[in-house]
Order: sequence, then C-alpha cells, then structure tokens
Amino acid sequence: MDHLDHRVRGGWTPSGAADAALPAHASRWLSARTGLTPVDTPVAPDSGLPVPESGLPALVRTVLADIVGAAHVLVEREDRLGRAGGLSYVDLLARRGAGELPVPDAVVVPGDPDEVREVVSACASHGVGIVPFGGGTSVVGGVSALRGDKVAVVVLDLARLDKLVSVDPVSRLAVFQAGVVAPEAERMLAAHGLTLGHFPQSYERATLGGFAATRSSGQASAGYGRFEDMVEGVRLATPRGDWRLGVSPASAAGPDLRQLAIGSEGLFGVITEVTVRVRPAPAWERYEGFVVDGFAAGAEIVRALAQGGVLGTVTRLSDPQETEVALTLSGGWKSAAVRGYLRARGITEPSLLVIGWEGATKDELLTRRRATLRLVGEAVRLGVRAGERWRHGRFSGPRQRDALMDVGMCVETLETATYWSKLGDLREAVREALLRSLTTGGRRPIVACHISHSYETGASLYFTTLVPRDTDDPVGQWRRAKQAASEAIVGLGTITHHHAVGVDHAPYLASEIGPLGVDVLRAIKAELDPSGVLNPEKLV
Ligand SMILES: Cc1cc2nc3c(=O)[nH]c(=O)nc-3n(C[C@H](O)[C@H](O)[C@H](O)COP(=O)(O)OP(=O)(O)OC[C@H]3O[C@@H](n4cnc5c(N)ncnc54)[C@H](O)[C@@H]3O)c2cc1C
Repeated sequence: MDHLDHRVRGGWTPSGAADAALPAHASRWLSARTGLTPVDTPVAPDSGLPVPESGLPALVRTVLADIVGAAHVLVEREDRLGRAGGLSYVDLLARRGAGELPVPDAVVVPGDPDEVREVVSACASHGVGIVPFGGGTSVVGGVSALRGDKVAVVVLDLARLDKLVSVDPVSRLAVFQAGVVAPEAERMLAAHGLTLGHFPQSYERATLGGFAATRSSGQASAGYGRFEDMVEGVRLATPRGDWRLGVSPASAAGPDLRQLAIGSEGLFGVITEVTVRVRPAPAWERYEGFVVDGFAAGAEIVRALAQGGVLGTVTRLSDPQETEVALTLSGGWKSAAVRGYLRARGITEPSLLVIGWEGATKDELLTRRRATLRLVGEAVRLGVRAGERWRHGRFSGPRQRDALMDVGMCVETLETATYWSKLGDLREAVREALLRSLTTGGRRPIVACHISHSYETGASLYFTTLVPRDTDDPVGQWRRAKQAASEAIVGLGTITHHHAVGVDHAPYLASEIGPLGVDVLRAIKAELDPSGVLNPEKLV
C-alpha cells in the first residue's frame, strides 16, 4: 500500500510537483516583508523520527487479521509512520522533529463496510482506540493517533472502500463507499454525465467519508452547497452495530439524525457509505478576475451578490494582503505596470475578486454572468485570463507550504464565519490578535484573508499567516497565535467554518455550543460508543 507523503505537497499529484517550489524572488521578498533570515531547514528524513514499537496486543492483532486478512494489519514502522497525523502545521513541524508525532500501533485496512463494522466491534471489545482515516488531510489534528486511556490505538484506513456502489440518475443520487477520493468520485460520475461539485483545496487527496465527517465546504459552495447539503444518506459502523440513515428527500420523522453522523469526526462511528446528491456536469464554465478597492468594498459586492441570489458558482474575494502574497508567490505580479494601471483607475488597495460561472448551455452561463455583473459595479475587470489563472492554481497554493517551511517560515491557516454585520469586526479582531501575538523578536507577520463561502446572512473568512518561524520554540509560537486568534473569534463568529474541531479547536467548542451542547454530544457518544474507543481526545 502507498505511504502518504507528508512532506512534499507536490507529491499529491505528479502534475502538481511543479507548483510546489517557490519562485526565485520569493525568499528575498519574504526577507524584506517579514524580517526572515532564510535558513535551510529541510524535512527530517522519516528514518530520523522516533517510532516506538507497536503496542498492539498479539491477541488483538490476530483477531483483526482474522477479519481483514493478515496483509491488511500493518505494524511495520513505515506503515505506521505513513498514517501518523495529518497535514496541520503542527503535524508538519513534527515531521521536522519539533514537537510530538503520535504514531499508531497498527494500521488496519478493511475491504468493505462489513469488515469495518467487525473491526470496530473487535476494537471496542478489546479497548483499542480507532482513528478513522480518509485522505489524512485534516489540518486540525483530526487524525492524530492519540490513544486516550486505551491500551493501544489503530488507524482504520478507508483506502480500500473505493467503490461507487450505485447511481440513480433519475433521482440524481449516487452511493459511494467512504474511502473514495474526490477526483475518483468525479471520474466515476463523469461516466454518467454527472458531477458532485465538491472542490475543496484538498480535493486531490481527501475522501467523501472525510468530507461528511468534517462538514467540508468546497470552492464551488455557492453553486453546489456545502458537503452536508449534498449528503442524502449515510451508513455508519458503530460499536453498537450498523446504522443506516436517509430514506427519502425529506422527512418529518423527528430530528434529522443524519446530522449526527455529518460532522461527527469519527467519534460516533465510522462512515462506510455516503449517498450524495449529484448534478448534471456543466457543459460551459467561465472564470473572470476583477479588482476592487479595499476589502470592505469587495465584501459589500459579495453581500449584494449573495443577497441578490446571483453569486457565481465560485465567488472569492481576497483582501489586499492576500492579493499581494498570492500574486508575488505565484510569480505573477508584474508589479510596476499592473500597480500603475490600477492606481490610474483609482485603486489604492487592490483586492482580487474571482468569479466563476457554470451552465448547461452558453446562454444559461451568460444569463447568470449578466445578472452577477449588474451588481459588481465599479470593480476593474481583469477578464478571463486572471480568472483562469486562479482556476489553474486552485489546488496548488498549499503545496508551497513545505517550501516556505524549508526556508524558515511558519505558515498557518485558519477559518471562521459570521454574519455580514460583524464581518469587518471579525476580520479586524483576528488580524489584530495574530499580528500582536506574532510580532516578536524582529519578526513581522503577514496576515492575509479571503472570503470564499458566502451565504445570504454572512460569509466565511479564511486567514493565511506567514511569519519567520521561531526556531527556538516553533510549537509555542504556533500555540500562542492559535490561542490569540481563537479567543478573538469567540463571541464574534464560529471557531471553524469547514476545517472541523479535531484537537486544535476542541478547547473552544463549549464556547460555541455551550456546556449543555457538549453534554449532549457526550451522551450521544456514550450511547453509540460505550467503551469510548472511537477517535480518542477529539471533538469533545
Ligand atoms: C491543503 C489543504 C486544503 C484544504 N482545503 C479545504 C477546503 O477547501 N475545504 C474544506 O472543507 N476542508 C479543507 N481542508 C481540510 C480537509 O481536507 C477536510 O477536512 C477534509 O474533509 C478531510 O477529508 P479527509 O478524507 O482527508 O479526512 P481525514 O483527514 O482523513 O479525516 C478528517 C476527520 O474525519 C474523520 N474521518 C475521516 N474519514 C472518516 C469516515 N469514513 N468515518 C468517520 N470519520 C472519518 C477522521 O477521523 C478525522 O477526524 C484542507 C486541508 C488541506 C491540507
């Protein structure tokens, strides 16, 4: 079985490798902007990382091998290391030898939903923790191999649950096994002229089960909705047995229990199948770029589009800081000329707005575009080239994270959401908290932000922070900034719009859902997972 490459984002896809490097001028620019003294800190080779011996009791190993076959219970060092943690900044730091990297005692790879149910049941009987593992792209510690009070912990890898179970084109439904990765889902649906329309930035590697477990939101959420809007049904392997939910497009049969599985982050059961709503694949697509003067003016445009019901399928507004960073790191800011042109057009704080439209026919697309453009107002139109440029790089930005870490940067992202009336305040509060906590020792952080998911009532804010890494205490530097940002968010917005809770946001969950909410979640967990083996130390 493949080992996940946690080091080089270009390893996600061979075609992506080219986007993983930094352009030549980038470290010079970073030095000038942030005070970086470039260093060379490549990833510690995995062979240098401490990996304890597997503590999986021999009896449990035999029981698991009887269920999935001995070849699918992996205890070798490389296999366990390959499924140790996800892709958060802290995970990446641990790969560089800073901080702890919890390594599972084994990786179990069941072949179908029934085997998953049996593995879950066996682990529950023997008090062994289970970390459900989809694409391993969690950025909040969701797949950290924490064992809590359990004797051992195994990663339950869903890679072999990779099948399209059925398609119902009449009802526009498809049933997938949970380990199907997003591009494979799209490929299988394309054979039926259909699309799911879920394109998060982690698209190349994340799974449908992972999307459901984390309430994921893709770049085309304005057109297709968030992942929870797409889920019609789920099949969940719990220690209490198999649980299937979702039998009709709507129901008044009590609370919607599917929502217990969606966003449950592997604590209530392992999702083995997901029934999703699908759509005809669009025949026409068009992306265009615009520049607005300042974030506030751009946010007003996006609000008008959202409340006017004319958002593009993709609608994404970068603030001036993100516009600068994105164009510099992509090597695209042919600066002087573009800045001069924008200044001549009265733009002093360029904020890039990208809008993408889709349609079954060209006329449908153009009708949508016209409706949007009526509300875009004074924005400077950069045209299709700028839009296509964004589309080309839509999944590649994060791949540069490793290259940035190699030269000594701390690179972290966080996301939140709030109502339109509080959006400006929330952006300011988070910016201020990050700048305050990270401006130390001559380091000058860049805090960049964008809106990429908009609703009638509000929008998400996604922050990217770049700052020279504190080489003496890189984890402490991250922890202080995370705490400052999270405390700034509490009371103004949600602690997470789509990355989920995992480990990193768990301390702030109660402030969002109340202590009673936490008790309710714990009661549900106690009912479904009485021995508490599912994903220890996450969510609640
Ligand atoms: C570069 C990058 C960009 C990203 N961009 C986005 C984005 O645009 N939008 C977005 O929503 N997210 C984004 N993410 C976050 C992440 O990709 C999502 O949370 C995604 O939904 C995780 O899917 P996965 O298959 O990788 O799940 P994993 O990382 O494997 O798991 C995530 C959580 O779900 C649990 N889990 C996984 N599969 C199952 C299952 N079958 N049953 C029960 N529990 C399960 C895990 O235990 C864990 O708690 C990004 C991450 C990275 C690294």
